[in-house]
Amino acid sequence: MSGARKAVVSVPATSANVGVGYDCLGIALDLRATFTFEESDGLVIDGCLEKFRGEDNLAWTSYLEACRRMYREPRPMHLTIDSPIPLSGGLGSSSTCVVAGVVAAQLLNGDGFDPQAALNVATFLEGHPDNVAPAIMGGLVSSFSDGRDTRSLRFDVADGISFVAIAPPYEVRTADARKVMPESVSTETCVWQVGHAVATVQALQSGDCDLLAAACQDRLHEPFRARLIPDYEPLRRTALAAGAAAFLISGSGSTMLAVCDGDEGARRVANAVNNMVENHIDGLWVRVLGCSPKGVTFEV
Ligand SMILES: Nc1ncnc2c1ncn2[C@@H]1O[C@H](COP(=O)(O)OP(=O)(O)O)[C@@H](O)[C@H]1O
Ligand SMILES: N[C@@H](CCOP(=O)(O)O)C(=O)O
Repeated sequence: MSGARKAVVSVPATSANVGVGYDCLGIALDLRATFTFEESDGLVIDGCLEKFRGEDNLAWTSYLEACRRMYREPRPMHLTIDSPIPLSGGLGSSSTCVVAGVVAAQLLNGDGFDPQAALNVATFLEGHPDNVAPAIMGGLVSSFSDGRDTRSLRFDVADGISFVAIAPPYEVRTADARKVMPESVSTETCVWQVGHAVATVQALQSGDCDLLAAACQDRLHEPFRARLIPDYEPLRRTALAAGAAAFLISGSGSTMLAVCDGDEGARRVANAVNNMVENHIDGLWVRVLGCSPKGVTFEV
């Protein structure tokens, strides 16, 4: 197709919840997926697994929904996906698809990038704002939503904070991990979560790892979800013994996140979990990552 319009959209992986901020807090990480949308005579999807190449591809369906909401006629696209994000879950791979589709629709079929509109549609499509908000805005983001409008506050993460993302070679589906949540919680638990969530945000902003270690103690979802990750306990023990300030289930798992004081500390933790002898895990995916101050970026 000559003169075909094209958008290349780059979206960071995200770690949602940050322990105590269930469905509210999320961090953008410096690991990015790239989605190339190019006008075409028919729908073509490549670069991803065969099972994601159909009309139900999440980036494509998100593109269509964003067009529908803008009252614009979608055009067929050739979509190429290049994603290093593991499919075992917990690093916001689905949010990269949703955000890419929505932003590409705004760029190619709408009036240009509109971050607030993208945040509202992406939250609706994903069902919670804690991945899509940092995927759009970068940094550490705290959000709340009334189901129509999402309000998101962005904070910088201190330079000294490094992360180790640890993905075991098995999947935990977000939908399944949401089913194990308690239906109701006590006032005591609510008080615990609010106080610890505010302190976690402050600790990550200031780089205070002692405060982080005390603050990152979730009682709302991790105790129930840890059971879905057979290697959670040995990995947690090993990471903390190697010096991690906090150890979290990233999103709904199965990926876990160790939060460390500096890159050197993070590398020590990465080596320790990679070299576990007693509970060695074949096929463990381990990366030392920083926070990405940038959210979605694009070229048209
Ligand atoms: N590289 C990819 N290409 C196509 N679709 C993808 C890709 N990565 C993720 N997805 C979509 O996102 C879904 C994973 O969502 P989910 O289980 O919530 O994982 P995560 O926790 O990483 O977001 C997949 O089933 C697929 O629909
Ligand atoms: N708040 C959600 C986050 C899910 O993140 P994902 O990366 O696992 O999709 C939850 O905890 O269910």
